[in-house]
Amino acid sequence: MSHSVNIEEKSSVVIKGLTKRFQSEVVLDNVDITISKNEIHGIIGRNGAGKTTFIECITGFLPFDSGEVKLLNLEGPQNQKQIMQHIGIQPQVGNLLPRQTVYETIQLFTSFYKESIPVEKLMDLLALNQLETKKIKDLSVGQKQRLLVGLALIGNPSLIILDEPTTGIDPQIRQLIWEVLKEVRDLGSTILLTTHYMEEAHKLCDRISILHNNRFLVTGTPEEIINAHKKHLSDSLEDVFLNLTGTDLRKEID
Ligand SMILES: Nc1ncnc2c1ncn2[C@@H]1O[C@H](COP(=O)(O)OP(=O)(O)OP(=O)(O)O)[C@@H](O)[C@H]1O
Repeated sequence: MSHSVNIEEKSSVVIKGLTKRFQSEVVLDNVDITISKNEIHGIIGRNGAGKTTFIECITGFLPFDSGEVKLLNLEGPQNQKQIMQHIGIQPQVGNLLPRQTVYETIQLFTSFYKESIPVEKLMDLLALNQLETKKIKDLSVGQKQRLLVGLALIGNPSLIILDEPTTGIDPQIRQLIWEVLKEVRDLGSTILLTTHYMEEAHKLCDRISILHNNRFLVTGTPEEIINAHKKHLSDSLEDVFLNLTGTDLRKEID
Protein backbone atom coordinates (compact mmCIF):
# COMPACT_ATOMS: atom_id res chain seq x y z
CA MET A 1 0.00 0.00 0.00
CA SER A 2 1.43 3.38 -0.91
CA HIS A 3 2.20 5.96 1.75
CA SER A 4 -0.19 8.55 0.29
CA VAL A 5 -3.15 6.11 0.44
CA ASN A 6 -2.35 5.47 4.09
CA ILE A 7 -2.33 9.16 4.91
CA GLU A 8 -5.69 9.67 3.21
CA GLU A 9 -7.32 6.78 5.04
CA LYS A 10 -6.39 8.36 8.35
CA SER A 11 -7.88 11.66 7.25
CA SER A 12 -11.38 13.00 7.58
CA VAL A 13 -10.83 15.93 5.24
CA VAL A 14 -8.55 15.99 2.21
CA ILE A 15 -8.65 19.11 0.04
CA LYS A 16 -6.38 19.51 -2.96
CA GLY A 17 -5.95 22.56 -5.16
CA LEU A 18 -9.23 24.22 -4.19
CA THR A 19 -9.79 27.48 -6.03
CA LYS A 20 -12.79 29.77 -5.54
CA ARG A 21 -13.41 33.11 -7.21
CA PHE A 22 -16.19 35.64 -6.80
CA GLN A 23 -16.20 37.39 -10.19
CA SER A 24 -12.61 38.64 -10.52
CA GLU A 25 -11.76 38.23 -6.79
CA VAL A 26 -9.78 35.09 -6.02
CA VAL A 27 -10.70 34.12 -2.45
CA LEU A 28 -9.12 30.65 -2.31
CA ASP A 29 -6.12 30.03 -4.56
CA ASN A 30 -5.13 26.41 -5.04
CA VAL A 31 -5.67 25.55 -1.38
CA ASP A 32 -4.52 22.23 0.11
CA ILE A 33 -5.31 20.88 3.56
CA THR A 34 -5.52 17.48 5.25
CA ILE A 35 -7.31 17.02 8.55
CA SER A 36 -6.71 13.83 10.51
CA LYS A 37 -9.43 11.74 12.09
CA ASN A 38 -10.17 12.58 15.71
CA GLU A 39 -8.66 16.03 15.79
CA ILE A 40 -10.17 19.40 16.56
CA HIS A 41 -8.83 21.55 13.76
CA GLY A 42 -9.18 25.31 13.95
CA ILE A 43 -9.02 27.67 11.00
CA ILE A 44 -8.01 31.19 11.93
CA GLY A 45 -7.67 34.15 9.62
CA ARG A 46 -8.51 37.82 9.43
CA ASN A 47 -11.96 39.14 8.53
CA GLY A 48 -12.53 38.44 4.87
CA ALA A 49 -9.70 35.88 4.66
CA GLY A 50 -12.10 33.30 3.20
CA LYS A 51 -12.86 31.01 6.16
CA THR A 52 -16.62 30.87 5.57
CA THR A 53 -16.11 30.57 1.83
CA PHE A 54 -13.78 27.61 2.44
CA ILE A 55 -16.33 25.89 4.67
CA GLU A 56 -19.20 26.55 2.26
CA CYS A 57 -17.17 25.19 -0.68
CA ILE A 58 -16.15 21.96 1.05
CA THR A 59 -19.65 21.31 2.42
CA GLY A 60 -21.28 21.76 -0.98
CA PHE A 61 -23.13 25.02 -0.22
CA LEU A 62 -21.03 26.95 -2.73
CA PRO A 63 -19.73 25.79 -6.10
CA PHE A 64 -15.96 26.12 -6.54
CA ASP A 65 -13.87 26.71 -9.65
CA SER A 66 -11.42 23.81 -9.37
CA GLY A 67 -9.92 21.34 -6.94
CA GLU A 68 -10.72 18.09 -5.16
CA VAL A 69 -12.76 17.74 -1.98
CA LYS A 70 -12.85 14.50 -0.03
CA LEU A 71 -14.79 14.28 3.24
CA LEU A 72 -14.74 10.96 5.13
CA ASN A 73 -13.23 9.34 2.05
CA LEU A 74 -16.18 10.41 -0.12
CA GLU A 75 -15.55 12.74 -3.01
CA GLY A 76 -17.65 15.89 -3.09
CA PRO A 77 -19.79 17.30 -4.44
CA GLN A 78 -20.94 14.22 -6.37
CA ASN A 79 -21.55 12.21 -3.16
CA GLN A 80 -23.23 15.13 -1.41
CA LYS A 81 -26.28 13.18 -0.20
CA GLN A 82 -24.17 10.45 1.40
CA ILE A 83 -21.72 12.98 2.83
CA MET A 84 -24.56 14.94 4.47
CA GLN A 85 -25.67 11.83 6.37
CA HIS A 86 -22.27 11.62 8.08
CA ILE A 87 -21.35 15.23 8.70
CA GLY A 88 -22.88 17.76 11.04
CA ILE A 89 -22.85 21.37 9.95
CA GLN A 90 -23.72 24.22 12.28
CA PRO A 91 -26.74 25.87 10.61
CA GLN A 92 -27.05 29.64 10.35
CA VAL A 93 -29.68 31.08 12.66
CA GLY A 94 -31.44 32.64 9.65
CA ASN A 95 -32.13 29.12 8.38
CA LEU A 96 -34.22 28.24 11.45
CA LEU A 97 -37.94 28.96 11.73
CA PRO A 98 -38.30 31.88 14.19
CA ARG A 99 -41.68 30.76 15.55
CA GLN A 100 -40.67 27.16 16.14
CA THR A 101 -39.70 26.12 19.66
CA VAL A 102 -36.29 24.73 20.57
CA TYR A 103 -37.81 21.26 20.99
CA GLU A 104 -39.62 21.41 17.63
CA THR A 105 -36.45 22.61 15.92
CA ILE A 106 -34.40 19.76 17.34
CA GLN A 107 -37.07 17.26 16.30
CA LEU A 108 -37.11 18.69 12.76
CA PHE A 109 -33.33 18.34 12.45
CA THR A 110 -33.53 14.81 13.86
CA SER A 111 -35.79 13.88 10.93
CA PHE A 112 -33.02 14.77 8.43
CA TYR A 113 -30.84 11.87 9.59
CA LYS A 114 -31.25 8.11 9.39
CA GLU A 115 -29.71 7.84 12.86
CA SER A 116 -29.69 10.55 15.48
CA ILE A 117 -28.89 11.01 19.14
CA PRO A 118 -31.93 11.15 21.46
CA VAL A 119 -33.43 14.65 21.80
CA GLU A 120 -33.24 14.51 25.62
CA LYS A 121 -29.54 13.56 25.52
CA LEU A 122 -28.79 16.53 23.29
CA MET A 123 -30.80 18.84 25.56
CA ASP A 124 -28.78 17.63 28.56
CA LEU A 125 -25.44 17.89 26.78
CA LEU A 126 -25.90 21.56 25.90
CA ALA A 127 -28.04 22.54 28.90
CA LEU A 128 -31.03 23.25 26.67
CA ASN A 129 -33.63 21.62 28.97
CA GLN A 130 -34.96 24.88 30.36
CA LEU A 131 -35.43 26.25 26.87
CA GLU A 132 -37.42 23.54 25.14
CA THR A 133 -40.67 25.55 24.90
CA LYS A 134 -38.96 28.84 23.96
CA LYS A 135 -39.34 30.11 20.42
CA ILE A 136 -36.20 30.61 18.32
CA LYS A 137 -36.97 34.32 17.92
CA ASP A 138 -36.94 34.78 21.70
CA LEU A 139 -33.58 33.12 22.42
CA SER A 140 -30.58 35.13 23.59
CA VAL A 141 -27.35 35.06 21.55
CA GLY A 142 -25.75 32.47 23.84
CA GLN A 143 -28.87 30.31 23.88
CA LYS A 144 -29.03 30.37 20.07
CA GLN A 145 -25.36 29.48 19.82
CA ARG A 146 -25.80 26.47 22.12
CA LEU A 147 -28.71 25.30 20.00
CA LEU A 148 -26.78 25.77 16.72
CA VAL A 149 -23.89 23.67 18.02
CA GLY A 150 -26.40 21.08 19.24
CA LEU A 151 -28.04 20.91 15.82
CA ALA A 152 -24.65 20.12 14.27
CA LEU A 153 -24.26 17.15 16.63
CA ILE A 154 -27.72 15.68 16.18
CA GLY A 155 -26.93 13.06 13.53
CA ASN A 156 -24.05 11.64 15.61
CA PRO A 157 -21.70 12.73 12.81
CA SER A 158 -18.15 11.50 12.18
CA LEU A 159 -17.19 14.99 11.01
CA ILE A 160 -18.53 18.21 12.55
CA ILE A 161 -18.08 21.58 10.86
CA LEU A 162 -18.65 24.75 12.86
CA ASP A 163 -18.29 28.36 11.69
CA GLU A 164 -17.45 30.55 14.69
CA PRO A 165 -19.32 28.40 17.25
CA THR A 166 -18.52 30.61 20.23
CA THR A 167 -18.84 34.12 18.84
CA GLY A 168 -20.62 36.54 21.13
CA ILE A 169 -21.12 34.27 24.13
CA ASP A 170 -20.08 34.42 27.77
CA PRO A 171 -17.14 32.44 29.23
CA GLN A 172 -19.40 29.90 30.95
CA ILE A 173 -21.16 28.94 27.72
CA ARG A 174 -17.84 28.96 25.85
CA GLN A 175 -16.41 26.52 28.40
CA LEU A 176 -19.51 24.33 28.08
CA ILE A 177 -19.19 24.23 24.28
CA TRP A 178 -15.44 23.44 24.54
CA GLU A 179 -16.19 20.56 26.94
CA VAL A 180 -18.87 19.17 24.65
CA LEU A 181 -16.61 19.39 21.60
CA LYS A 182 -13.72 17.68 23.42
CA GLU A 183 -16.08 14.94 24.60
CA VAL A 184 -17.36 14.38 21.06
CA ARG A 185 -13.76 14.32 19.74
CA ASP A 186 -12.81 11.79 22.43
CA LEU A 187 -15.72 9.60 21.31
CA GLY A 188 -14.23 9.48 17.81
CA SER A 189 -15.47 12.47 15.79
CA THR A 190 -13.37 14.99 13.88
CA ILE A 191 -14.16 18.68 14.31
CA LEU A 192 -13.32 21.48 11.92
CA LEU A 193 -14.09 24.97 13.20
CA THR A 194 -13.31 28.59 12.51
CA THR A 195 -12.60 31.07 15.24
CA HIS A 196 -11.36 34.60 15.88
CA TYR A 197 -10.47 33.76 19.47
CA MET A 198 -6.80 32.95 19.89
CA GLU A 199 -7.43 31.48 23.33
CA GLU A 200 -9.95 29.11 21.79
CA ALA A 201 -7.55 28.15 19.01
CA HIS A 202 -4.80 27.53 21.57
CA LYS A 203 -6.74 25.72 24.28
CA LEU A 204 -9.33 23.80 22.27
CA CYS A 205 -7.71 22.94 18.95
CA ASP A 206 -5.29 20.05 18.45
CA ARG A 207 -4.05 21.69 15.25
CA ILE A 208 -4.57 25.06 13.63
CA SER A 209 -4.30 26.40 10.09
CA ILE A 210 -3.88 30.09 9.36
CA LEU A 211 -5.70 31.23 6.22
CA HIS A 212 -4.01 34.29 4.73
CA ASN A 213 -3.53 35.71 1.25
CA ASN A 214 -5.89 33.10 -0.19
CA ARG A 215 -3.96 30.07 1.14
CA PHE A 216 -3.19 28.17 4.31
CA LEU A 217 0.01 29.88 5.40
CA VAL A 218 0.89 27.49 8.24
CA THR A 219 -0.59 24.38 9.81
CA GLY A 220 0.45 22.70 13.05
CA THR A 221 -0.24 22.35 16.73
CA PRO A 222 -0.47 25.71 18.52
CA GLU A 223 2.95 25.07 20.11
CA GLU A 224 4.54 24.13 16.78
CA ILE A 225 3.24 27.32 15.18
CA ILE A 226 4.34 29.52 18.09
CA ASN A 227 7.80 27.94 18.27
CA ALA A 228 8.36 28.15 14.53
CA HIS A 229 7.22 31.77 14.14
CA LYS A 230 7.77 33.64 17.41
CA LYS A 231 9.95 36.73 17.40
CA HIS A 232 10.30 36.97 21.18
CA LEU A 233 10.56 34.24 23.78
CA SER A 234 7.23 35.14 25.37
CA ASP A 235 5.21 35.50 22.14
CA SER A 236 1.66 34.15 22.34
CA LEU A 237 -0.38 32.67 19.50
CA GLU A 238 -1.94 36.12 19.04
CA ASP A 239 1.52 37.73 18.66
CA VAL A 240 2.49 35.12 16.10
CA PHE A 241 -0.83 35.53 14.26
CA LEU A 242 -0.33 39.30 14.08
CA ASN A 243 3.26 38.86 12.90
CA LEU A 244 2.20 36.49 10.15
CA THR A 245 -0.93 38.27 8.95
CA GLY A 246 -0.08 41.96 9.44
CA THR A 247 -0.84 44.51 12.12
CA ASP A 248 -1.47 47.80 10.41
CA LEU A 249 -5.00 47.76 9.01
CA ARG A 250 -5.10 51.50 8.22
CA LYS A 251 -1.90 51.36 6.16
CA GLU A 252 -3.21 48.34 4.23
CA ILE A 253 -6.51 50.05 3.43
CA ASP A 254 -4.68 53.16 2.16
N1 LIG B 1 -21.48 35.79 -2.22
C1 LIG B 1 -20.38 36.53 -2.36
N2 LIG B 1 -20.23 37.33 -3.44
C2 LIG B 1 -19.10 38.07 -3.62
N3 LIG B 1 -18.08 38.10 -2.74
C3 LIG B 1 -18.19 37.32 -1.64
C4 LIG B 1 -19.34 36.50 -1.39
N4 LIG B 1 -19.15 35.84 -0.22
C5 LIG B 1 -17.94 36.23 0.26
N5 LIG B 1 -17.36 37.11 -0.59
C6 LIG B 1 -16.03 37.73 -0.44
O1 LIG B 1 -15.08 36.69 -0.20
C7 LIG B 1 -14.09 37.13 0.75
C8 LIG B 1 -14.02 36.13 1.88
O2 LIG B 1 -15.21 36.22 2.65
P1 LIG B 1 -15.52 35.20 3.83
O3 LIG B 1 -16.86 35.53 4.37
O4 LIG B 1 -15.28 33.81 3.36
O5 LIG B 1 -14.37 35.58 4.88
P2 LIG B 1 -14.21 35.16 6.41
O6 LIG B 1 -12.77 34.78 6.58
O7 LIG B 1 -15.22 34.14 6.77
O8 LIG B 1 -14.48 36.54 7.12
P3 LIG B 1 -15.06 36.90 8.61
O9 LIG B 1 -13.98 36.55 9.56
O10 LIG B 1 -15.24 38.38 8.50
O11 LIG B 1 -16.33 36.14 8.81
C9 LIG B 1 -14.49 38.56 1.15
O12 LIG B 1 -13.73 39.47 0.38
C10 LIG B 1 -15.96 38.64 0.80
O13 LIG B 1 -16.33 39.94 0.46
